Amino acid sequence: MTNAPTATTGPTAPTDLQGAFHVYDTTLRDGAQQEGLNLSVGDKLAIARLIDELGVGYVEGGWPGANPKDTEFFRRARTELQLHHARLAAFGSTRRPGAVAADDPLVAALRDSGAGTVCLVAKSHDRHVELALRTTLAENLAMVRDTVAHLHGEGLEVFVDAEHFFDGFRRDRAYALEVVAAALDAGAGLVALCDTNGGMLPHQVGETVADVVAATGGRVGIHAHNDTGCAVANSVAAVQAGATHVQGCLNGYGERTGNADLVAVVAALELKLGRPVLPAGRLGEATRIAHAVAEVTNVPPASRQPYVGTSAFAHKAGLHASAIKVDPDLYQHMDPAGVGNDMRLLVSDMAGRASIELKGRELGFDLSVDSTEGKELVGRVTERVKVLESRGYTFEAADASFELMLVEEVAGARPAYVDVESWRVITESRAGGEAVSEATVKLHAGGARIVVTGEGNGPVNALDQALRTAIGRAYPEVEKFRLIDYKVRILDQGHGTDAVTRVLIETSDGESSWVTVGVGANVVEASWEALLDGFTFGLHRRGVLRPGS
Ligand SMILES: CC(=O)SCCNC(=O)CCNC(=O)[C@H](O)C(C)(C)COP(=O)(O)OP(=O)(O)OC[C@H]1O[C@@H](n2cnc3c(N)ncnc32)[C@H](O)[C@@H]1OP(=O)(O)O
Ligand SMILES: CC(=O)C(=O)O
Repeated sequence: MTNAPTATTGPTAPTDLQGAFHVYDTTLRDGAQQEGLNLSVGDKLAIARLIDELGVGYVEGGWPGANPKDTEFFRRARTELQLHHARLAAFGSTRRPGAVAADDPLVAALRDSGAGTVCLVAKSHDRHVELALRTTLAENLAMVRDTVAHLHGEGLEVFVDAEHFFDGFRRDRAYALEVVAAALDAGAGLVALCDTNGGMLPHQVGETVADVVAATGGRVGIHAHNDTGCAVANSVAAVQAGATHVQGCLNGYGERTGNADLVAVVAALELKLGRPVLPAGRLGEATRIAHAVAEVTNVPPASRQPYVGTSAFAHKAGLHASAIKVDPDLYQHMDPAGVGNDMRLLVSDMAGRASIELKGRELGFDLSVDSTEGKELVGRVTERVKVLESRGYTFEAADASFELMLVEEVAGARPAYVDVESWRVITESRAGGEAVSEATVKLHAGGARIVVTGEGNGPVNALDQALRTAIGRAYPEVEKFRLIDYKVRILDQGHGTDAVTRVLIETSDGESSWVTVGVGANVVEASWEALLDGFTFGLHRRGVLRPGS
């Protein structure tokens, strides 16, 4: 059965960009080989749509026939996947030794997948042929020819992933080149040279790619793993040496240490080498798409990920901030907007006055140091941050606590919606039962004295319940607030249970979230401080006024 590309699996004719250069995404195949990453069919469809938004030429959906999930993905893709930029590719291997491609069930699964493009993994390393395939070098070449020719004859676009190419090339250059030539002669549109074990360095990749291009005259691609931390550099070196097809994964997912991070490769090509490889404007969506894909995979995005990480353009050191105040380019390799990211200023004990001034501006405060008053204010905040950080507070992770402090310094008083009279928590465990905590909060708000008791599965949960109910009597807005993350860190490594603890609490109102910090020798006390600030900041941000103020 012949399956020409359908309207649901990408454009029927390659765009100019696809013809001249391919960006080929393998997140759904090699990316899914990452430890801990487990995608449902629905996840795969959602990720395919997101990657298509980036404007890549190809989305490799998986290996039909290898497992029911991937087979199902290709079945559903026929009707449920409308790709606007990319073609859908199916991955699989050459036929088994001694078989006939047309009769091989795994080849049939590729043929019948509905994808217009097939990417075949083929051995190109003599030892792998002999030890892993347990066949002869000649039979491996026949497997490549037969499988490519069969699928090409069925009207499919065929690519070949030459597995272990770089290692094989170093051992037996002639045989590795024979495999490439066999694939191209049989009708493969290109051969992607794979650094399967990820052990290569950029100069080795560059030299090999240039040699293969010169020796075969054929179209060559690159598939690089990151075991030396060089996958992106290796991919770029390959392109500079003549590769016109680059494979990689969103967020650098992949087997072991991962694949080349596709966004970093594309950014290097477009922004550093001036070579457009995606449709215009698409790279500016990269941060949003990379983060959205991470939401689906449920793998927390790495904050230090180049280009798209939340820390990629975050500045902490005072010296950096003082130069950035004059011109952001002084401490940034590019404008973050080019990849849809933002510059961020972090406030910490490494901050100088410029950091505070810029952070204040980011939060909407005019902290101009032109006047004596402004200079004094910024100096005061800088000093206070340093003193509090030396006691264990951290403001780079707790913007909301920093903003409350800033309001206090600017307006002369910290926002406060309630007057706390007292709070207490007890935790009780009865024989045979689970420990339960009970908190009592007494406070004054809206002209009334409010006393509330709350129960929870732990002291912080009980305090949260009691405080929420008590504040809620005067300010119904807090009904929407939810504690969504709670982190405790012991600060004095040398101490035991009497160590100073730092608590970070993230609160959400369903639309956005904010983080507050508390510090104390008592973990419940530190939690109380962060909890109360969480409610206070939420009300302050919503513009709620304290009655009578
Ligand atoms: C470098 C890469 O990452 S390539 C992608 C690798 N991805 C995967 O392996 C995930 C999907 N794989 C699978 O689900 C299974 O391995 C299957 C369905 C493909 C095969 O399963 P099985 O038939 O049980 O074989 P098994 O996994 O034990 O071994 C792989 C077989 O493929 C053969 N093989 C390996 N590479 C190739 C190739 N390029 N061409 C043909 N056969 C190959 C091996 O020699 C071995 O054959 P054998 O069964 O005669 O020993
Ligand atoms: C094909 C592939 O994923 C590799 O060789 O790494």
